[in-house]
Amino acid sequence: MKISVIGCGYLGAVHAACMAELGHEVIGVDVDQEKVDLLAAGRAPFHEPDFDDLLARGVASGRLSFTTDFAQVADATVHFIGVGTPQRADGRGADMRYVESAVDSLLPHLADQAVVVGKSTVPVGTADSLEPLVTGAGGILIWNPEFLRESFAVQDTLRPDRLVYGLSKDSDRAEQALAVLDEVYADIIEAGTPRLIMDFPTAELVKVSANSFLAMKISFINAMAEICDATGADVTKLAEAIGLDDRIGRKFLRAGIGYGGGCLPKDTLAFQARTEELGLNSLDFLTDVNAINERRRQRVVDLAVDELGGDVTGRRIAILGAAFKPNTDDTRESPALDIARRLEKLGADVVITDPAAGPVLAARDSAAPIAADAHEAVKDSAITLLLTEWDEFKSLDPATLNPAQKIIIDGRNAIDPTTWKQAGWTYYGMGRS
Ligand SMILES: NC(=O)C1=CN([C@@H]2O[C@H](COP(=O)(O)OP(=O)(O)OC[C@H]3O[C@@H](n4cnc5c(N)ncnc54)[C@H](O)[C@@H]3O)[C@@H](O)[C@H]2O)C=CC1
Ligand SMILES: O=C(O)[C@H]1O[C@H](OP(=O)(O)OP(=O)(O)OC[C@H]2O[C@@H](n3ccc(=O)[nH]c3=O)[C@H](O)[C@@H]2O)[C@H](O)[C@@H](O)[C@@H]1O
Repeated sequence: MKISVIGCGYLGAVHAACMAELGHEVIGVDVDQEKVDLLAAGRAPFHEPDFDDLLARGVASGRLSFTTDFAQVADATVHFIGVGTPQRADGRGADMRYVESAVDSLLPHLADQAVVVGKSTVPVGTADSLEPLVTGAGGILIWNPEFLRESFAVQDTLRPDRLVYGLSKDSDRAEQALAVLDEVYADIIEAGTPRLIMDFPTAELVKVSANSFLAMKISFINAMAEICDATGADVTKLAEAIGLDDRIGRKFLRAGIGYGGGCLPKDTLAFQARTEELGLNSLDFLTDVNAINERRRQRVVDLAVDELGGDVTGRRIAILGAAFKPNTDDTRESPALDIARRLEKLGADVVITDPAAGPVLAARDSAAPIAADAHEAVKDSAITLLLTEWDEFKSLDPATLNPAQKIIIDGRNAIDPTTWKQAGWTYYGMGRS
């Protein structure tokens, strides 16, 4: 089937390459010429495990191409919309300009009966408001939210936990769109992936409620970390013990410096803002979820300042990790970079290293110097902060590092305190008193 994917960022580029892998003929469309040139040459514009191979294979097969020209997708049967929906400048609702502009650019080229599939994360009510436009141009709209995690994006796209289809209330159109999307995902469905069918608003809400639940789970365990610190308890043991109850589950109970990234922070805020627009205060608790998350960053700053005698001016602080989580170069809303900025504001000489995001930061003229690796970053530092739990940081041998002072704050509870203490380090975890 001929497919277009509009918006070739972390979601769209991976989706395009995965659809080509499933045997479809795919054109990725983006307004960013530089990104399109890289992708068209089979080169990944970001770090995502397994993506490079898939992209190169797709481009080499001739089934995967990229363009900035919407006219080239005129004969596609299906168009996925995967453009960004970042936070608005006022910091709350989603900025829908990119979705609106993508739809405006696409509609003049839409073939009759073509299916437009919404994938971007949007405020509830978006599909209902887009449908008349798509229908007016001869197309059919379906909403198919995406649940992939960065760093597992390829695996999550090809083997998702579930497929969610949000359908129009017009049953003829709904049936037609459903059949086309089933054909696109035939291999995934055959592999046994559950496929859940619902209306537009429910599909939109599934996406933002899933992300809000995950954020809530992380903030819950981080609230427990605060209490553990005050009482001498250990949140890692607590998490293990409550997580073994399968009604609670072990995942997303890692206390630390909180959630970041291009999605959980903005989606929780946008969901709350949209709910308030609807006149509801049902999501007031998300204010606390966000506040707890913010406090985690300050907790690391306060610990570092205390350890350095109350004044960090001119002190060298090594930060291990810049990405919002390991195995990605994505630094959007990165807790590590936020902590770095807070310390810089206090006058510290921060030096950062990250296996994948380092070059990205360096290219963007990051204020803090970028070290080649952990050894270079830690050398002569007054304190070391481990803020993104990359394997290469977790497996560091503390005896081989040469700081000015052997003090480490493990913002992700990622390393073994005993090993580090035995090597002469003062160790602080998060919620481990
Ligand atoms: N990154 C992720 O892991 C996931 C993202 N999402 C959602 O998917 C959407 C995209 O997210 P990301 O890929 O992370 O964003 P991104 O910022 O990496 O990519 C967005 C892309 O859209 C392009 N774009 C903007 N306006 C355009 C237009 N009018 N026409 C064509 N292309 C245009 C941009 O140049 C950019 O390449 C968001 O709504 C996000 O919430 C959903 C699930 C997972
Ligand atoms: O809508 C999205 O874009 C995506 O957002 C998240 O995926 P992602 O942002 O890639 O990353 P996560 O693995 O969810 O991690 C988010 C943040 O929470 C932090 N985290 C995660 C788990 C945990 O136990 N503790 C914790 O602090 C991570 O370090 C990271 O900063 C969701 O997990 C995806 O299902 C969703 O599709």
